Amino acid sequence: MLMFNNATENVVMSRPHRQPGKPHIFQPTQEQQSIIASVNQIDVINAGPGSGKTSTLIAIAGAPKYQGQTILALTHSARAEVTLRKRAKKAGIRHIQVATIHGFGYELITTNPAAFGYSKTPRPTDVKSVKALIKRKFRRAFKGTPLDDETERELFTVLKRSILRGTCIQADLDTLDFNRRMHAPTLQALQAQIVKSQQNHCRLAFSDMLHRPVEYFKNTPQALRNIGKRYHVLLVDEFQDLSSIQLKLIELLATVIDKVVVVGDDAQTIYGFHGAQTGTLWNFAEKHQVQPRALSQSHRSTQEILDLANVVRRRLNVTPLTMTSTVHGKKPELILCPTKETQAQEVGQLLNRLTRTVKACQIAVLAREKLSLRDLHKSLESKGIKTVLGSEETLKHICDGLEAFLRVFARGKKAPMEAVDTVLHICGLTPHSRNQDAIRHLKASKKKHLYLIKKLKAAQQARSIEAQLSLIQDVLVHYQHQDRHLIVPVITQLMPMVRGQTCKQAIQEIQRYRSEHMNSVALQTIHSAKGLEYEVVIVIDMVDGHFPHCWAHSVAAQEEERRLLYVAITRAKRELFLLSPPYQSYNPKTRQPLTLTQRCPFLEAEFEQQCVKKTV
Ligand SMILES: Nc1ncnc2c1ncn2[C@@H]1O[C@H](COP(=O)(O)OP(=O)(O)OP(=O)(O)O)[C@@H](O)[C@H]1O
Repeated sequence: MLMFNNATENVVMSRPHRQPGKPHIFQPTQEQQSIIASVNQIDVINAGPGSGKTSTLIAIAGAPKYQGQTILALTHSARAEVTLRKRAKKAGIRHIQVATIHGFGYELITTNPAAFGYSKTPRPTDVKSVKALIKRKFRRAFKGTPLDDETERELFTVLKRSILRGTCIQADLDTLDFNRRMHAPTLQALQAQIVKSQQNHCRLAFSDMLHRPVEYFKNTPQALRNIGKRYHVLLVDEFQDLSSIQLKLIELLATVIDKVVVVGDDAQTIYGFHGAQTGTLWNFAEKHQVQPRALSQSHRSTQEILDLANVVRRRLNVTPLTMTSTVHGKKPELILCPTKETQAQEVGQLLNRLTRTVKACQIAVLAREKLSLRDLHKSLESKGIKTVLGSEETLKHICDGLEAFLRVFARGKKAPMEAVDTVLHICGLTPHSRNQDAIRHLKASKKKHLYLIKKLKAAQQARSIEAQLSLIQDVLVHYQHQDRHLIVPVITQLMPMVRGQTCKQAIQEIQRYRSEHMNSVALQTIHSAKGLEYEVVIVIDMVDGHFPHCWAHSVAAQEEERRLLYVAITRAKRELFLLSPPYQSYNPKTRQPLTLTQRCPFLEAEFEQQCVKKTV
């Protein structure tokens, strides 16, 4: 519960390095207090990781002066939304509406579809079908035009990004060279045509969730003013990751809402592929003529971890900012492993040692790529070390879904259509699977889901639990579901446990599996660990090609990889381990052992100095 003592504005909330079970009086620092008490219409906070940006937002929402007023808290990603929601709930703040910016746009549209040019409530389209549509239209539009492969790829990417991610097509076109920019009119016409056809079919692509409200508010100032009457305070977390269209919506809201606070960290801009760019915070501050405020103290990490983070930060092309901590601890360890197998063994040993003193759920293994985690997961589970791919919440969601599916299936004949819903829900095949309209629509479009229905019938005839679970696996792979790498391994592990069991027994097995894995080490990608914190962080596969990623060719992409490293390092509170297994130990040309920077370009001399180096 977040509580204020009116005199000092002390806040009770979770705090790092606290005695377990003991609530703490969280004393906002002077910098935080001045932000909480600020009377500016717009405040911009650009501060480092763990400096308490999100905590400050929650403290603002709970401040006595905003009691009884409605607060809108928006953020870029679903994960950040969950974090904000949880913290607001923990703080006992009820007068707050937390949403992703897309979710907020979607809600606006569905509450009044006619105003947004839809004849009825629009149905969200799934990304796969929009992608196919874009591809078809693109091919048709450029049929007679000779395009080399590179140009075709670039133009297609610009079009796809603008429709699926809501990036600004004009801005993207401006970055292309003259020969490619020549095709701008065709591309813009194509974009307008696809957006229009989606609208005519009452379909809502992901980007429409923001494009529509932005257009609507621009053309209907009264509607925008009504939003200003509904919300008194607008809080935006993870501001640095906003795409241009998200930014436009926030800009519009900022013109009518009395109090606006945006927080972020330029150096943590890691969603370039969504259209995020560094400098967003600064540009916003400049436009509104406010000086961005900083929070100089990190409340999360030890000074030794921050020293390493500051090295990375200095190498980044962002505003210089150094962070300090009052807590000291061990130097981060840089562990050089000869092979991937030895890396897995080393992680296993580290986890065995660490879990004696730290709760397993307070340890995270982070990697740049999902693939690295999947291999490690297999290897650790075979050694009997319990880990969870993704977070505990992901596991809970998967197990809940599987249980629901088996329950529906156990009911027998009447179940198929309901089972379709459940499979779709588990697989997240509708962007808003809780949306009944979308589910109804999917039921109707049997043609599209013939594969699913065929599989479902086969599984029902087989009536074995295994057949039913493998149905879900098949469907996930068939539809190339984005979380298949998280769900499929769980099902694979469950298979031998549920073999020959009745439905009831299988459900009990799933529950047992869940409780066994609930307090386990999290294996996460760096992107999904954004905004989270752990006592101990182990970063694996720090090797050229994996991290930095082999796709990061351009200078901008390489910088983003470095920002990812910065995010990974700053998730750790007390201990940090960086593991680097090379593909080969010798340079094939010179036959000399690989230098550290050849192994991984991040491991420069200054970086190495801040770590304790160990070779296994
Ligand atoms: N004044 C304070 N005193 C003690 N602890 C604090 C204070 N402010 C924040 N914290 C704690 O510091 C940790 C990090 O806070 P928070 O998550 O708000 O940081 P952040 O700046 O949003 O981080 P990130 O950039 O990684 O999202 C949390 O555990 C929070 O409880």
